[in-house]
Amino acid sequence: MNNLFQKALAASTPFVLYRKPNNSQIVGWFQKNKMLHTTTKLTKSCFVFAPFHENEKIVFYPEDCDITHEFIDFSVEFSQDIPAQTNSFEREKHLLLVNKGIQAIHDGLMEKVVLSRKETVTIEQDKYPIYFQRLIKKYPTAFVYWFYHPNVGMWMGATPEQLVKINNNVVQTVSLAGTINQPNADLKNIIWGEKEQNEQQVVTDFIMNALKPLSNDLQATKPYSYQAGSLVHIKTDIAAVLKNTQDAYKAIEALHPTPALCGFPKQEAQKFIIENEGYNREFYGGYLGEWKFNNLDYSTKSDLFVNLRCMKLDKNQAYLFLGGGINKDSIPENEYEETVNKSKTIKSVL
Ligand SMILES: C=C(O[C@@H]1C=C(C(=O)O)C=C[C@H]1O)C(=O)O
Repeated sequence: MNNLFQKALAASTPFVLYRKPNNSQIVGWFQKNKMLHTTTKLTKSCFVFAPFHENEKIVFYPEDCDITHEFIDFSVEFSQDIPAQTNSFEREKHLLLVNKGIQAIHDGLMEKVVLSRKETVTIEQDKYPIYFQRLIKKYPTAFVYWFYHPNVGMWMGATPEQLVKINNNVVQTVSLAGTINQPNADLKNIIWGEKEQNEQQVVTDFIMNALKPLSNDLQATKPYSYQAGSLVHIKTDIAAVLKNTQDAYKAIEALHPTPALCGFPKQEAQKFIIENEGYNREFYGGYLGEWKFNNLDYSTKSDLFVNLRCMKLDKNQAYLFLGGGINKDSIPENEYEETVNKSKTIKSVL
């Protein structure tokens, strides 16, 4: 087993381990004490763990952590896939929520809202490192992480969604939305329905408008199909050259949370989520990763991801966070099914 896993297992102090997409190294940040660092605005370089709601504090690990890199050097066994089970109570609850969302859209309150549910699964506490290793092996193109802070809890996930990659004055981001369940899909030949195309276009439009005031050079690719585990999403790559490198954080404030996780218009969707989901998303739908900012020369080089396909771990229980975009054409049963399919990303490693 890699030394980093041993170190993480022995740690009672805050740590994060992560493997970036298509990378053969695991990075570990180990805080030297149990302090909880929080902020409302990212100024100094750090590892950031930000919540979904903008009014909640952003957690970060400062740069004076013990930071280690290690090549991936392990093999791991997979257990047999357990078929995803339908819990009829959970299903009914989600159908009611989605119906309410569709009604609010028909009433003209908003155009899109991302509605989610939290599912509890029984796990084995001594297998945390194995779950993490399986995520690493199973999702080579995802950002895979294992985060622990005594005041925040333990989180793990494999996200396919970049929030931003920033290199000095260039901000790269993606519009990722629309989901079908199709393992090993023939990506070139997928024909997307109008519902999925529309929900992804809302995200693209929002991102373009959010970045416009900060950039004179803003470009987007055509939407294309993107495989994430057994799911396929619609994706558009977007790049903006900032007028001012110092605006890097403004770009994040303008983007987060995008309609891929929240909805459109943002305020209305967020209010609907708070009032109707019936639980606090905490860090699900937030973002995490390396924030590098040097305010002496205003250079930035950041790599942040949206926190989804994730779980919160508490002893022998895992809480899975599962959401999907709702618009006027949504069919509640299909939306529930989509959350079941999304649960397989994590369940297949448990
Ligand atoms: C909300 C989630 O995923 C997001 C929502 C998607 C959708 O609505 O189709 C697709 C990708 C993600 O941007 C999730 O996985 O929980």
